[in-house]
Amino acid sequence: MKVTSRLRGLYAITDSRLLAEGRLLPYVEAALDGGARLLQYRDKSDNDARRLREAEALQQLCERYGAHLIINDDAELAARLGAGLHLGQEDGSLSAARALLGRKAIIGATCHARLDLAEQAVSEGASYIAFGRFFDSNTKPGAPSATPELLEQARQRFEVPITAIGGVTLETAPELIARGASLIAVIHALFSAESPREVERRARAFSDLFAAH
Ligand SMILES: Cc1ncc(COP(=O)(O)OP(=O)(O)O)c(N)n1
Ligand SMILES: Cc1nc(C(=O)O)sc1CCOP(=O)(O)O
Ligand SMILES: [Mg+2]
Repeated sequence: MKVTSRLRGLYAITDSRLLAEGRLLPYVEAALDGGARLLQYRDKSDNDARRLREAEALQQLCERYGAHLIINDDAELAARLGAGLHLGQEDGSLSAARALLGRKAIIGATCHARLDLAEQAVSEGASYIAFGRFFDSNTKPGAPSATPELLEQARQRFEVPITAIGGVTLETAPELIARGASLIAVIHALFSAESPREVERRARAFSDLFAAH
């Protein structure tokens, strides 16, 4: 079975502010314990040594839980770890990343609310396409907005898994899944929690939404 056909479920994304002060590893482990299938390391700093250290630790956790680690923005770091990669429209060539990481690597692409960008991403070898932002986002309030109907159009047109991102909560996720999202990418509604136990509870609740569909 192709790895992309197994890409379904909760896609947890790290946030350096919410996961500061020693919370990164325990909160991520809780998300994985709660069933997150993909984990994106999203760190916008230029502290390469810390980024490598943290990404390696996250990779070990992902291996233990059978989840996929995806690196945001940084193809070199993904190549160094043998991890997946997520690229936005300003983050460099997807074709070049595919050549660098090989045909088996999971590479995702931001497509905002545009099917033409998705078409382009798929033609360059994207493993999944990401649309958003669907709702008000605490993390990235200025991201271009998308409507849930877009997911139905994308589902009819593309075979690769579809990710929905941007302000997704336990209340809003069911509609996105019903309309065609295979992966629900979440930061704030998952990691803005008082304890790892609460993160695990939220992750399990997100993951359970997929069992219902
Ligand atoms: C799963 C997923 N979808 C979209 C994004 C956004 O990527 P990008 O537009 O490059 O913005 P930054 O995250 O780099 O600020 C994402 N990271 N993950
Ligand atoms: C990183 C990111 N990209 C988006 C896009 O629309 O491309 S929205 C977003 C932030 C997602 O975090 P939260 O779940 O806290 O809204
Ligand atoms: Mg980016």
